[in-house]
Formats: sequence, C-alpha cells, structure tokens
Amino acid sequence: MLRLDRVSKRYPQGHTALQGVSLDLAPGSMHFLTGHSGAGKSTLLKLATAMERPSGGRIFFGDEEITRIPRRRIPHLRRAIGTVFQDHKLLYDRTVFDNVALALRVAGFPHRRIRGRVQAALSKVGLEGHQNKAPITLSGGEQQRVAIARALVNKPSLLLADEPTGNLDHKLANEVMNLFHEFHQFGVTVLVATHDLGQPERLGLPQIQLQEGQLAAQ
Ligand SMILES: Nc1ncnc2c1ncn2[C@@H]1O[C@H](COP(=O)(O)OP(=O)(O)OP(=O)(O)O)[C@@H](O)[C@H]1O
Repeated sequence: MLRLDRVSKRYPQGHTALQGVSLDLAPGSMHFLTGHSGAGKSTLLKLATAMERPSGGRIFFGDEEITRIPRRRIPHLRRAIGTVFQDHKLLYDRTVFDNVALALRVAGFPHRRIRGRVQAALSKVGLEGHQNKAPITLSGGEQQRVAIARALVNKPSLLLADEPTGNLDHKLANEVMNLFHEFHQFGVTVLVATHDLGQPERLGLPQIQLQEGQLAAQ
C-alpha cells in the first residue's frame, strides 16, 4: 500500500532528517510510527503525501511512484490519502459541515452527494447533530474528530496521522486512537505518528520506530 525504498531526506539547511528508510505497509494494516523528538516522524509523513520531496530513494503508493508524481496528480494523491495533524487546522469562520465538505467542493462533487458524504463522515466520528456548529464551540477532542471526519470524507484507502492526540488528555486520546483502530478494522491502512508509547501496547499494534532518522525496529 505504502512502500518506502531506501528513502533519505536532507533539508536545504543541511540537516539529515531521514536516512535509508525502507518499509512496506500492507493494505489494511495499522502501525504506530514512534521515536524521539526530531527522529524524522513528521518528515516521513510529509514525504508520503508529497508535501516534501525526498533527497534519495523512492516512495510508492500502490502502483504510483509518489516520488515521480507530476504536480497535476498531487491533488488526486491527497484525496486518496487522508491526513490528520495535531493542530487540526480547522477553519474557524466556517461551520463543522463546511470544514468537512471543503475538499469535496474543491473536487467538484454535486451538492447532494456532498451532503450525504459529510453526514456519513460526521456520524462515523460520533458528531452527528454538530454539523451547523462553529468548531470553536466544540471541545478539543471533538475538534480533532472533525479533522478526522474531514480526512475520511474522500474515503481514503490510507490514513496518516501526525501526533493526532498530542493536545488531548488521556481519555480523549484513547477515544481518538480507538477511532483510528476502528477504521483499520474496516480495512483502511493506518499509520499514526505518536510519542505515546502506551497506545501501541494498549491496542496490541506494531510500531515502526525511528531513531536519528533511521529505522530502529519493526
Ligand atoms: N523544514 C525543515 N527544515 C529544516 N530542518 C527540518 C525541517 N523539518 C524538520 N527538520 C529537521 O529534521 C529533523 C526531523 O524532524 P521531524 O519533524 O521529522 O521529527 P519528528 O520525529 O516528527 O519530531 P517531533 O516528534 O518533535 O515532531 C529535526 O532535526 C528537524 O529539526
């Protein structure tokens, strides 16, 4: 599903964030990406969504080589890969519905389909009934669930999350991780970067550990 072949990333200022990383995520699998601060977790996720380009190596999403993808194909790639970040980057001057609908509007979906998809995505994350609210009126955990609904609305086959529970207390963090686990059980491939080593243990899921930009254990 997602395959990295000897991937390296050296930022322009000269810092090597990743070095010779190879991994292969099987379709439908769920992994946690762990490692110390600065180990390269966010960099790996940015490379997988073509937000950054690697300095060496190749990345494949299914049959498509992300590292060679022409610019015009990037929006298509981003629709197939759902992303969730710690600071969920919601638009605070729009409703919950509009936040989730945005990507579908940009993609030119007809109004009725947008409505159905958005409602289904909000219901999957337990936020039915909140669609007309402003995100600011929701709790941190609820806002993160809006971000997850937004990532899911395109029905991605791969879901990447970068510290999605970093700002949440223990109980809310578990709820959000349980949601990712549910999507995995429905067949979505999931990769979650986290500092919280309790989560892979609690859910009995494998870790991909980075250390100084290299794979430590799988
Ligand atoms: N845009 C950038 N320009 C220069 N250096 C960068 C850039 N982004 C990241 N780095 C450096 O690359 C290394 C890896 O950073 P990265 O954010 O991938 O680590 P991380 O494991 O996600 O860390 P954290 O857990 O703190 O988020 C760090 O040393 C960081 O300072």
